[in-house]
Amino acid sequence: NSLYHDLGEREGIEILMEDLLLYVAEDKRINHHFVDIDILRLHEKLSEQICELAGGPCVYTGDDMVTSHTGMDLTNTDFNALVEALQKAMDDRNISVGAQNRLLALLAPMHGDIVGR
Ligand code: HEM
Repeated sequence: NSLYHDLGEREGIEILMEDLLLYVAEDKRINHHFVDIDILRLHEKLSEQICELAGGPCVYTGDDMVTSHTGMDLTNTDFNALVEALQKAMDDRNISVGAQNRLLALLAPMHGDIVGR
């Protein structure tokens, strides 16, 4: 029973990433980071990345996490706000707590590449 399957495969992950970005857009703590960016590209790259991480048949073609977040000076609070948005998006889709935790455990090691750059 793969994480990729539990997240709803490619289509489910694309919807999840759309919902994540909608929650991010509503969150005044972090939404200022997301103005003036190519949101369609971000959606596509995020979807690829999560699909690949979850064990799906995708290949991430975006920039590495250090390059993507350098100059943003992101904090733990910013990181946690994004994780919160992801959790809300997963709750909305009734993704099990087990699957949620498996995905979050795959994202946690990226913290050092994203925060404080
Ligand atoms: C586990 C956490 C995170 C993951 C997995 C992640 C993943 C990504 C990916 C895949 C991209 C696209 C790279 C590309 O265009 O090639 C990206 C870009 C971006 N990320 Fe993150 N990110 C995370 C945390 C954050 C946080 C906490 C913020 C801000 C609060 C943030 C803000 C952005 C912005 C604004 C871009 C667009 C940069 C641009 O196109 O100029 N990210 N991220």
